[in-house]
Amino acid sequence: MLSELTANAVADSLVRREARPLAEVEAAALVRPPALDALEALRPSSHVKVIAEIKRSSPSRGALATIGDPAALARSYELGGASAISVLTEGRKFGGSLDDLEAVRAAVALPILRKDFIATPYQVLEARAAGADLVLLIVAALDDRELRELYDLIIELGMTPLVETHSAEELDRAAALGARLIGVNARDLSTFELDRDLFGRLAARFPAGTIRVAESAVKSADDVAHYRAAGADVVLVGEALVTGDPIANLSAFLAV
Ligand SMILES: O=P(O)(O)OC[C@@H](O)[C@@H](O)c1c[nH]c2ccccc12
Repeated sequence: MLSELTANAVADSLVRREARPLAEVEAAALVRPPALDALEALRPSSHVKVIAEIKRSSPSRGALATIGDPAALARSYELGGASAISVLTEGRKFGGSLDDLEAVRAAVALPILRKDFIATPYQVLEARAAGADLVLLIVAALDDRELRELYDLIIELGMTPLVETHSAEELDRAAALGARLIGVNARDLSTFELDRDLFGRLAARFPAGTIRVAESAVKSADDVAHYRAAGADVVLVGEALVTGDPIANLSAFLAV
Protein backbone atom coordinates (compact mmCIF):
# COMPACT_ATOMS: atom_id res chain seq x y z
CA MET A 1 0.00 0.00 0.00
CA LEU A 2 1.20 3.47 -0.89
CA SER A 3 0.29 5.00 2.48
CA GLU A 4 2.28 2.31 4.27
CA LEU A 5 5.28 2.67 1.95
CA THR A 6 5.24 6.42 2.59
CA ALA A 7 4.78 6.11 6.36
CA ASN A 8 7.70 3.65 6.53
CA ALA A 9 9.94 5.85 4.39
CA VAL A 10 9.21 8.83 6.65
CA ALA A 11 9.82 6.68 9.77
CA ASP A 12 13.18 5.58 8.37
CA SER A 13 14.12 9.19 7.63
CA LEU A 14 13.29 10.13 11.23
CA VAL A 15 15.77 7.50 12.43
CA ARG A 16 18.45 8.98 10.17
CA ARG A 17 17.52 12.42 11.47
CA GLU A 18 18.42 11.33 15.02
CA ALA A 19 22.00 10.89 13.84
CA ARG A 20 21.99 13.77 11.38
CA PRO A 21 19.78 16.70 12.33
CA LEU A 22 18.05 18.82 9.73
CA ALA A 23 20.46 21.76 10.09
CA GLU A 24 23.38 19.47 9.27
CA VAL A 25 21.72 17.99 6.20
CA GLU A 26 20.71 21.46 5.07
CA ALA A 27 24.31 22.66 5.39
CA ALA A 28 25.50 19.64 3.38
CA ALA A 29 22.84 20.31 0.73
CA LEU A 30 23.94 23.93 0.36
CA VAL A 31 27.62 23.16 -0.23
CA ARG A 32 27.00 20.66 -3.04
CA PRO A 33 27.84 21.80 -6.56
CA PRO A 34 24.62 23.09 -8.16
CA ALA A 35 22.10 20.50 -9.37
CA LEU A 36 22.31 19.56 -13.05
CA ASP A 37 19.64 20.90 -15.40
CA ALA A 38 17.32 17.92 -15.77
CA LEU A 39 14.75 19.80 -17.86
CA GLU A 40 17.47 20.43 -20.42
CA ALA A 41 18.67 16.82 -20.33
CA LEU A 42 15.12 15.51 -20.78
CA ARG A 43 13.93 18.14 -23.27
CA PRO A 44 11.65 16.68 -25.96
CA SER A 45 13.59 15.80 -29.08
CA SER A 46 13.30 13.82 -32.27
CA HIS A 47 14.15 10.64 -30.39
CA VAL A 48 12.82 9.16 -27.17
CA LYS A 49 14.88 9.64 -24.01
CA VAL A 50 15.40 7.11 -21.23
CA ILE A 51 15.63 7.51 -17.48
CA ALA A 52 17.41 4.32 -16.44
CA GLU A 53 16.63 3.03 -12.98
CA ILE A 54 18.72 1.27 -10.33
CA LYS A 55 16.40 -0.98 -8.33
CA ARG A 56 17.20 -4.23 -6.51
CA SER A 57 13.69 -5.37 -5.69
CA SER A 58 10.12 -4.17 -5.52
CA PRO A 59 7.00 -5.09 -3.57
CA SER A 60 5.24 -6.16 -6.76
CA ARG A 61 8.09 -8.08 -8.41
CA GLY A 62 10.21 -9.28 -5.47
CA ALA A 63 13.99 -9.66 -5.88
CA LEU A 64 15.23 -8.43 -9.27
CA ALA A 65 19.01 -8.05 -9.12
CA THR A 66 21.77 -7.90 -6.50
CA ILE A 67 23.54 -4.82 -7.93
CA GLY A 68 26.69 -5.07 -5.83
CA ASP A 69 28.15 -2.03 -7.56
CA PRO A 70 25.50 0.58 -8.37
CA ALA A 71 28.18 2.99 -9.64
CA ALA A 72 29.26 0.45 -12.27
CA LEU A 73 25.67 -0.06 -13.38
CA ALA A 74 25.22 3.71 -13.58
CA ARG A 75 28.31 3.98 -15.79
CA SER A 76 26.81 1.36 -18.11
CA TYR A 77 23.61 3.39 -18.27
CA GLU A 78 25.59 6.51 -19.13
CA LEU A 79 27.60 4.65 -21.75
CA GLY A 80 24.40 3.14 -23.15
CA GLY A 81 22.90 6.56 -23.77
CA ALA A 82 20.52 7.15 -20.84
CA SER A 83 19.59 10.81 -20.31
CA ALA A 84 19.19 10.52 -16.55
CA ILE A 85 19.46 7.90 -13.82
CA SER A 86 16.83 7.01 -11.24
CA VAL A 87 18.11 5.57 -7.97
CA LEU A 88 15.66 3.85 -5.64
CA THR A 89 16.72 4.93 -2.16
CA GLU A 90 13.90 3.19 -0.28
CA GLY A 91 15.42 0.40 1.82
CA ARG A 92 12.68 -1.91 3.05
CA LYS A 93 10.95 -3.01 -0.15
CA PHE A 94 13.28 -1.78 -2.89
CA GLY A 95 16.65 -2.54 -1.28
CA GLY A 96 18.10 0.90 -1.96
CA SER A 97 19.81 3.62 0.07
CA LEU A 98 21.14 7.15 -0.09
CA ASP A 99 24.62 5.59 -0.17
CA ASP A 100 23.67 4.13 -3.56
CA LEU A 101 22.76 7.61 -4.74
CA GLU A 102 26.05 9.08 -3.47
CA ALA A 103 28.00 6.33 -5.20
CA VAL A 104 26.17 6.96 -8.47
CA ARG A 105 26.70 10.72 -8.13
CA ALA A 106 30.46 10.17 -7.89
CA ALA A 107 30.42 7.92 -10.99
CA VAL A 108 28.40 9.74 -13.66
CA ALA A 109 27.73 13.21 -15.05
CA LEU A 110 24.03 12.58 -15.77
CA PRO A 111 21.17 14.07 -13.73
CA ILE A 112 20.11 11.72 -10.93
CA LEU A 113 16.59 11.22 -9.60
CA ARG A 114 15.99 10.33 -5.96
CA LYS A 115 13.21 7.74 -6.27
CA ASP A 116 11.58 7.27 -2.89
CA PHE A 117 8.39 7.98 -0.98
CA ILE A 118 9.03 11.62 -0.19
CA ALA A 119 6.68 13.37 2.21
CA THR A 120 8.87 15.70 4.28
CA PRO A 121 11.29 18.59 3.70
CA TYR A 122 13.97 16.57 5.49
CA GLN A 123 13.86 13.90 2.75
CA VAL A 124 14.18 16.58 0.06
CA LEU A 125 17.24 18.06 1.81
CA GLU A 126 18.73 14.58 2.09
CA ALA A 127 18.30 14.14 -1.66
CA ARG A 128 20.27 17.31 -2.45
CA ALA A 129 22.89 16.52 0.20
CA ALA A 130 23.46 13.14 -1.49
CA GLY A 131 23.83 14.84 -4.89
CA ALA A 132 20.39 14.33 -6.44
CA ASP A 133 19.25 16.61 -9.27
CA LEU A 134 15.63 15.44 -9.38
CA VAL A 135 13.19 14.34 -6.71
CA LEU A 136 10.10 12.20 -7.24
CA LEU A 137 6.81 13.49 -5.84
CA ILE A 138 3.94 10.99 -5.95
CA VAL A 139 0.69 12.93 -6.16
CA ALA A 140 -1.38 10.06 -4.71
CA ALA A 141 0.71 10.10 -1.53
CA LEU A 142 0.42 13.82 -0.79
CA ASP A 143 -2.26 16.42 -0.20
CA ASP A 144 -2.12 19.71 -2.10
CA ARG A 145 -0.51 21.60 0.75
CA GLU A 146 2.28 19.00 1.10
CA LEU A 147 2.74 18.85 -2.66
CA ARG A 148 3.13 22.63 -2.87
CA GLU A 149 5.56 22.80 0.04
CA LEU A 150 7.78 19.97 -1.24
CA TYR A 151 7.60 21.13 -4.86
CA ASP A 152 8.69 24.65 -3.90
CA LEU A 153 11.54 23.36 -1.74
CA ILE A 154 12.84 21.14 -4.55
CA ILE A 155 12.84 24.15 -6.91
CA GLU A 156 14.42 26.41 -4.28
CA LEU A 157 17.28 23.92 -3.94
CA GLY A 158 17.82 24.09 -7.70
CA MET A 159 16.49 20.60 -8.36
CA THR A 160 13.68 19.43 -10.64
CA PRO A 161 10.53 17.73 -9.33
CA LEU A 162 9.30 14.72 -11.30
CA VAL A 163 5.62 14.70 -10.42
CA GLU A 164 4.12 11.22 -10.70
CA THR A 165 0.45 10.65 -11.46
CA HIS A 166 -1.88 7.71 -12.05
CA SER A 167 -5.21 9.32 -13.05
CA ALA A 168 -6.69 12.34 -14.83
CA GLU A 169 -7.42 14.00 -11.51
CA GLU A 170 -3.83 13.54 -10.34
CA LEU A 171 -2.51 14.85 -13.63
CA ASP A 172 -4.60 17.99 -13.15
CA ARG A 173 -3.16 18.40 -9.64
CA ALA A 174 0.36 18.08 -11.07
CA ALA A 175 -0.48 20.66 -13.72
CA ALA A 176 -1.89 23.04 -11.07
CA LEU A 177 1.48 22.95 -9.31
CA GLY A 178 3.10 24.24 -12.48
CA ALA A 179 5.07 21.02 -12.90
CA ARG A 180 7.23 20.97 -16.04
CA LEU A 181 8.12 17.28 -15.79
CA ILE A 182 5.17 14.97 -15.25
CA GLY A 183 5.08 11.19 -15.19
CA VAL A 184 2.28 8.71 -15.59
CA ASN A 185 3.05 5.50 -13.74
CA ALA A 186 1.42 2.49 -15.40
CA ARG A 187 1.59 0.75 -12.04
CA ASP A 188 -1.00 1.58 -9.38
CA LEU A 189 1.08 1.88 -6.20
CA SER A 190 -1.80 0.77 -3.99
CA THR A 191 -2.86 -2.38 -5.87
CA PHE A 192 0.40 -2.87 -7.87
CA GLU A 193 -1.71 -3.52 -10.95
CA LEU A 194 -0.35 -2.46 -14.34
CA ASP A 195 -2.31 -0.45 -16.87
CA ARG A 196 -0.13 -0.11 -19.96
CA ASP A 197 -2.61 2.11 -21.76
CA LEU A 198 -3.05 4.67 -19.00
CA PHE A 199 -0.30 6.90 -20.40
CA GLY A 200 -1.98 6.95 -23.80
CA ARG A 201 -5.35 7.84 -22.31
CA LEU A 202 -3.86 10.73 -20.33
CA ALA A 203 -1.32 12.03 -22.87
CA ALA A 204 -3.62 14.71 -24.32
CA ARG A 205 -4.24 16.10 -20.83
CA PHE A 206 -0.61 17.17 -20.20
CA PRO A 207 -0.37 20.97 -20.35
CA ALA A 208 1.47 22.30 -23.42
CA GLY A 209 5.18 22.60 -22.83
CA THR A 210 5.43 19.88 -20.18
CA ILE A 211 7.78 16.95 -20.59
CA ARG A 212 5.78 13.71 -20.70
CA VAL A 213 7.28 10.74 -18.93
CA ALA A 214 5.88 7.21 -19.26
CA GLU A 215 6.85 5.13 -16.22
CA SER A 216 6.92 1.35 -15.77
CA ALA A 217 6.11 -1.69 -17.88
CA VAL A 218 8.81 -1.30 -20.54
CA LYS A 219 10.17 -4.75 -21.29
CA SER A 220 11.04 -4.40 -24.97
CA ALA A 221 11.63 -1.91 -27.74
CA ASP A 222 8.00 -2.51 -28.78
CA ASP A 223 6.85 -1.21 -25.41
CA VAL A 224 8.98 1.90 -25.92
CA ALA A 225 7.47 2.34 -29.38
CA HIS A 226 3.98 1.98 -27.86
CA TYR A 227 4.68 4.80 -25.36
CA ARG A 228 6.43 6.92 -27.99
CA ALA A 229 3.46 6.62 -30.37
CA ALA A 230 1.18 7.70 -27.51
CA GLY A 231 3.25 10.87 -27.02
CA ALA A 232 5.95 10.03 -24.46
CA ASP A 233 9.04 12.24 -24.55
CA VAL A 234 10.79 10.10 -21.95
CA VAL A 235 10.41 6.54 -20.69
CA LEU A 236 11.50 5.46 -17.21
CA VAL A 237 12.75 1.88 -17.19
CA GLY A 238 13.79 -0.26 -14.25
CA GLU A 239 13.27 -4.00 -14.31
CA ALA A 240 14.24 -4.59 -17.95
CA LEU A 241 17.57 -2.80 -17.42
CA VAL A 242 18.54 -4.38 -14.09
CA THR A 243 17.64 -7.92 -15.18
CA GLY A 244 18.93 -7.82 -18.77
CA ASP A 245 22.02 -6.49 -20.56
CA PRO A 246 21.75 -2.76 -19.82
CA ILE A 247 23.78 -1.48 -22.75
CA ALA A 248 22.14 -3.77 -25.34
CA ASN A 249 18.68 -2.98 -24.02
CA LEU A 250 19.30 0.75 -23.92
CA SER A 251 20.56 0.78 -27.47
CA ALA A 252 17.45 -1.13 -28.60
CA PHE A 253 15.17 1.26 -26.70
CA LEU A 254 16.95 4.35 -28.04
CA ALA A 255 16.70 3.05 -31.62
CA VAL A 256 12.88 3.42 -31.46
O1 LIG B 1 10.64 -1.67 -13.31
P1 LIG B 1 9.77 -0.95 -14.27
O2 LIG B 1 8.45 -1.63 -14.54
O3 LIG B 1 10.51 -0.61 -15.53
O4 LIG B 1 9.34 0.45 -13.58
C1 LIG B 1 10.27 1.47 -13.30
C2 LIG B 1 9.61 2.60 -12.49
O5 LIG B 1 8.61 3.18 -13.27
C3 LIG B 1 9.04 2.07 -11.16
O6 LIG B 1 10.11 1.54 -10.43
C4 LIG B 1 8.36 3.16 -10.35
C5 LIG B 1 7.59 4.15 -10.83
N1 LIG B 1 7.14 4.94 -9.84
C6 LIG B 1 7.59 4.50 -8.67
C7 LIG B 1 7.43 4.98 -7.38
C8 LIG B 1 8.07 4.33 -6.36
C9 LIG B 1 8.83 3.18 -6.60
C10 LIG B 1 9.01 2.68 -7.88
C11 LIG B 1 8.40 3.33 -8.93
